[in-house]
Amino acid sequence: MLGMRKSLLCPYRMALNRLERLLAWALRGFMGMLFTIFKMIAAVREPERSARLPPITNPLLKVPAMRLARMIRRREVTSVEVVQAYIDRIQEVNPLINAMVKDRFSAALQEAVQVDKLIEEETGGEDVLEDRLPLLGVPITVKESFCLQGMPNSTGLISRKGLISTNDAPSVALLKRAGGIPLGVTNCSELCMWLESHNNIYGITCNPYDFGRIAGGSSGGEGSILGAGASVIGVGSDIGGSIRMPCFFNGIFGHKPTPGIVSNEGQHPPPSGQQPGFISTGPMCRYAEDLLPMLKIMAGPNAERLPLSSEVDLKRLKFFSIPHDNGSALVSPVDSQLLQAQRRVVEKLEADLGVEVQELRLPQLKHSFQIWGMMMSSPDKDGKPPTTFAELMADNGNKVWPLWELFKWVFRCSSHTLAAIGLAVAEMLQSNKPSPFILQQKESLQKEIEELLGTNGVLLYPSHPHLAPKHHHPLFTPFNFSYTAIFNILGLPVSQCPVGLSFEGLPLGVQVVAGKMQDHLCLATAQFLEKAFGGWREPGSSEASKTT
Ligand SMILES: CCCCCCCC/C=C\CCCCCCCC(N)=O
Repeated sequence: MLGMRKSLLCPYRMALNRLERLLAWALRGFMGMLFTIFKMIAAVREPERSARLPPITNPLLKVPAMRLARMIRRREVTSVEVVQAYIDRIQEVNPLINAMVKDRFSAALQEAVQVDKLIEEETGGEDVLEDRLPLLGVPITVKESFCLQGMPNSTGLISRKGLISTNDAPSVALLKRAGGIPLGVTNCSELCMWLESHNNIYGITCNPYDFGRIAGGSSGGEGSILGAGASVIGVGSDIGGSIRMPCFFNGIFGHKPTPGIVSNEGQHPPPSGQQPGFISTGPMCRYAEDLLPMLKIMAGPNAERLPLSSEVDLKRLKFFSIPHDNGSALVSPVDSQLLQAQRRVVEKLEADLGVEVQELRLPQLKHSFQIWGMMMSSPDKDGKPPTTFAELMADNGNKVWPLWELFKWVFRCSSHTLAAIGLAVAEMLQSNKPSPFILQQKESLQKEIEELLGTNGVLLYPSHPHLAPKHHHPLFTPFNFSYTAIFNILGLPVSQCPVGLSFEGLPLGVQVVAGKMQDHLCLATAQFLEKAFGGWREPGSSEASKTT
């Protein structure tokens, strides 16, 4: 028992060689020094953030989306009542969390009136409506980097400020065609490439469980608004964890589908090089039961490529648990509360399903960041390299010089965030030559995981090494996103699941991974975990203060 506890708290001792340990110490020492200076400055400047989110008083806000749709179809409630309830909640919480950056409340209310009229006049019965318009009358929210007609689509880039979408991204169009009513668009990181949702157009988004902490990125506005109970379903995208990190930090569910199932068109920036194979658009929601129907809608005809309707018998699946990445020198060790939460998930699966969860270590995982970085900058099959981050940052066609931009930033003269500038600088330092060693690690990891999961395997893996960090702290731990990013490169579907709260009242969570095209296994496991651990908990409520 003592031995197990020891290895749980100090998991990497055996996994690192001397040089790696030295590197890890040097990096942590340097970052720690910068961090101490930062904290000294931040302590002087930090505003009072002890306020709490007001409690949810309208019971409609605690009904899953598909059930709301049924209630609306059955005329147990009107779409106007539901839409109004969400508008009221957004107006109440958004000044505290800065999650929705542009609303379309009056248009949404008009659309809700039309929906109620249509239902009033429908003579074909409830089934006809359910078939044709499964989301009829239900409010949705959309990440600002997606086109939503009439709404801004800046992706936090000052030079795109004022750009208004004239059409809808295909995934958004499908949700609208199913009857969803968009309430507005939500914040993201600059060019969707950071762990925190902060940019110079809309500012910073806060975590509903603690306003002094990050909502995650890049779909952090979605994460925060959903976590705050001010939206029930939303649209996000993920090329390194941008659905899963915000879902984790804000205690909600999210799914990164198998790539190629949901269209990635109509979002900025468009993926290039090999990136189309790594990015996924997918659902974010408060209730696990909404994941599958939302995925079905967002996938359109591609939904038929997945066995989404087949019954999943969890008792017949093979479960695996990997507690950490085997000790990357760049990445923080996993928080002990997260290790324990994953342990509890394992115990619950074993107790309730009678399965045996096999605990594994995969040494290749410690190269996750290097694998992601190398693959993200690889050319496409015609040899065309991806657009560089500095090119994407270009101000009205004018190329950005990363070091000059950094200099300007020091004097508060840059229109970019420090994170974006840092990424452009890091890109300059990156070698263009792919490393045969990293490529080989990627290939062997891919082979091993695919063989392990097959068509009936499910893997548990930490969502991130830390609980929701304080604002700006990821600047000192920029590689921690590699816990999510590795599955983008492997092209596997992943559901992010909340599994209770930490001692500080912050969401705990776990990633649930399955083989390619086996999204239904992730979604069925997510529903099991929701039942077992209580799913989303209202921030600040007594329910939330019961930790796990
Ligand atoms: C100011 C410090 C910057 C140092 C940069 C170090 C390099 C880190 C590399 C990449 C961080 C990217 C994080 C991407 C997270 C979300 C991506 C997504 N859209 O899914």
